[in-house]
Amino acid sequence: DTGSAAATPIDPRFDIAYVTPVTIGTPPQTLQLDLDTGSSDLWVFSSHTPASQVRGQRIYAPDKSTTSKLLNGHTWSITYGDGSGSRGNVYTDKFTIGGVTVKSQAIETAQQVSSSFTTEDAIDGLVGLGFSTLNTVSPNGQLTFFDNAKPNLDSPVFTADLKYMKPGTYDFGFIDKTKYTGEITYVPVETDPGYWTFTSSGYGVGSGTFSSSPITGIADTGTSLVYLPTAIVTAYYRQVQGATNSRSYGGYVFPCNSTLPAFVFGVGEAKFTIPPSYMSYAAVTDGSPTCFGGLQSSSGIGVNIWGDVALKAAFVVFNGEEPPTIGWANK
Ligand SMILES: C[C@H](Cc1ccc(C(C)(C)C)cc1)[C@H](NN)c1nnnn1Cc1ccc2c(c1)OCO2
Repeated sequence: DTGSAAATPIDPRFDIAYVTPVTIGTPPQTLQLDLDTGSSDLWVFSSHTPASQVRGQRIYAPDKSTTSKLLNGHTWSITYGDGSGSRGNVYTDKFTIGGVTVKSQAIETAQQVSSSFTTEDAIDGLVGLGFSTLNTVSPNGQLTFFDNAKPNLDSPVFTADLKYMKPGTYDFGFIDKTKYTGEITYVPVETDPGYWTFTSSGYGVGSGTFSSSPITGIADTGTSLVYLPTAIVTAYYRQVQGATNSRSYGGYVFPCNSTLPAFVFGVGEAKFTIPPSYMSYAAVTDGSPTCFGGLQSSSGIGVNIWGDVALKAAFVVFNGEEPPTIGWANK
């Protein structure tokens, strides 16, 4: 098997998250889900989600699928690092992304979602593409779509080609040579506790010197921004006129008309440049002259996160061979 599916930003003004069309059940029900390499639960808004918590999301109705089966006595409950979360029960059903089908995928149906999911009407759920060890289904943990699909994929990989303010693609089972330039640099992945954890070889601010120092963090398609150690973040914003670390806005902000330097990060011998446009994430509120930075401190999180702001500067290969590795290429 091989497959390809679009990754479309949910907001035309800034890249909060990307959604991908998937089909579930028989006849196929189409939902727009957020593929998330930083978690490992596949959950959806469903006919079990209270109407008061559904605001325009598409839902999966297992009772309308002839191939759905309740996974008796199984429940799930997840809390994300930003404080949002959801919980519910579990079915198995046919699940397809970009033409790659898993005949019996665990589909976690939401019986409760937190307010931030209710308000995000463009996201009908998440597809966890982290390692299955992180799956929250109890009493028996379930496999991710990638783990289920892997044996039937031509190659045990998926790739992310996210783009700035326009649709990109997720490919499954093959590496599309037309999507990158030069060579792919592969580095080891630490699979404990279950993220795609790798070590970057260093960073540089704008045209400044490159600092070769190991930065261990997770490649996370489900997180919008980049979260790095405070020392790196202060070095970056020192170069931005009027930048401050705002308690009220919860991070570094600056005047939207400031000139921003690029941010360079290393993977092995390779270097990747996040252009200034990606580094200004969004106005703090619509029309405000104050902008929120695409690079923020990881000190409150406990892990460094290479989110979409970094991922869309590269073509990234999530290699599920044993041992797993992650590959980065320019594009
Ligand atoms: C936050 C997402 C998971 C999510 C995605 C989308 C949404 C909305 C639809 C409601 C917009 C909420 C949640 C992330 N996924 N790996 C995640 N899941 N668990 N940890 N992380 C990474 C992290 C951890 C902590 C942090 C953070 C990020 O941003 C700010 O503080």
